[in-house]
Amino acid sequence: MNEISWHERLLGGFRRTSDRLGENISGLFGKAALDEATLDAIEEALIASDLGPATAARVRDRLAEERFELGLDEPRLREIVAQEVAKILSPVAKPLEIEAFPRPQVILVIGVNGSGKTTTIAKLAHLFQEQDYGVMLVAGDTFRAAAIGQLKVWADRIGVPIISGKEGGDAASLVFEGVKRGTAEGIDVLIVDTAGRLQNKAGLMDELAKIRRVLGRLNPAAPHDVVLVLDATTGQNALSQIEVFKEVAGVTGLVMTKLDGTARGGVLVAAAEKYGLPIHAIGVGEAVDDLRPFDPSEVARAIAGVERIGMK
Ligand SMILES: Nc1nc2c(ncn2[C@@H]2O[C@H](COP(=O)(O)OP(=O)(O)OP(=O)(O)O)[C@@H](O)[C@H]2O)c(=O)[nH]1
Repeated sequence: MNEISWHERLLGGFRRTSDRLGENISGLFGKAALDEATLDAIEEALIASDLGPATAARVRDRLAEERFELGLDEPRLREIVAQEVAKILSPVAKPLEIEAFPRPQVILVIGVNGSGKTTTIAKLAHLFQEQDYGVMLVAGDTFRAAAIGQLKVWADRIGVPIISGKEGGDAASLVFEGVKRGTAEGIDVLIVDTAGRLQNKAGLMDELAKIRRVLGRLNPAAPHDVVLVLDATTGQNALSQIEVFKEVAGVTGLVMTKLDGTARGGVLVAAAEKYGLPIHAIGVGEAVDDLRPFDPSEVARAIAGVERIGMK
């Protein structure tokens, strides 16, 4: 890979969280033993570092158990934070598997404008192509001509077929056509772009309900996945998006994008802790191969800043 490596971008994505952790825990070391007051201070420092109350409580419990009568140092504390964050992230790390029978597996992709939805669809398509699956796209975000055009450009670029219609057209009938053609052509995965607008909840619900109804006639198990794309740069706002989309759209999993362009990636831990939804992948750039499987221990170490100790 050219310029910056994937791993460095990942570290960058979690830099602010690990920086804040450093600021909050400095000054807590060098005590002979861990008394209650120090444990309280560490727990508060972790909450203030964006890691969420459950992670903070887990770390506190671990420290209380192990006692550290000889005192605790920063590298050891960061290591424990990494271990406890990994325990929260591990159960939600689940790549999207193509296992639907009959084929195709239908993946609806939702997310607010600008979240990186279109790019993520292209990246997912590319990932599946690399695994030798036959992929087809459906340009179901028919609200804007630009959205249709952009998805077509991606489809051309990566060489996958796409079903599209006119602006303002009926998304459900495109999805119907996609499943029929996909079935006839032996396609494994149908990835459907949708108009994931939150401004009009009722409209979105109606549209998704219609897509579900139409799909159900062809295959009652479809859609197999409803993937919400979240922009990491929005920080805590991503949590409220999960809340709403979960209720409105029956989200089955998440992809978090733009981790390269922000330092607010700690929200991943809060999302995992609060909602327990599978995290399928993370986006770290605009190129088609910038979507990576979500590796919980690598992410946990980046958040805790384990590798940065001694680099200051
Ligand atoms: N740095 C970075 N940029 C990304 C990433 N994913 C998407 N983008 C960029 O974010 C912008 C919005 O991405 P789109 O995929 O167009 O987002 P969308 O949600 O489909 O947005 P609309 O087309 O406005 O509905 C584009 O400029 C993308 O190149 C990522 O992981 N990292």
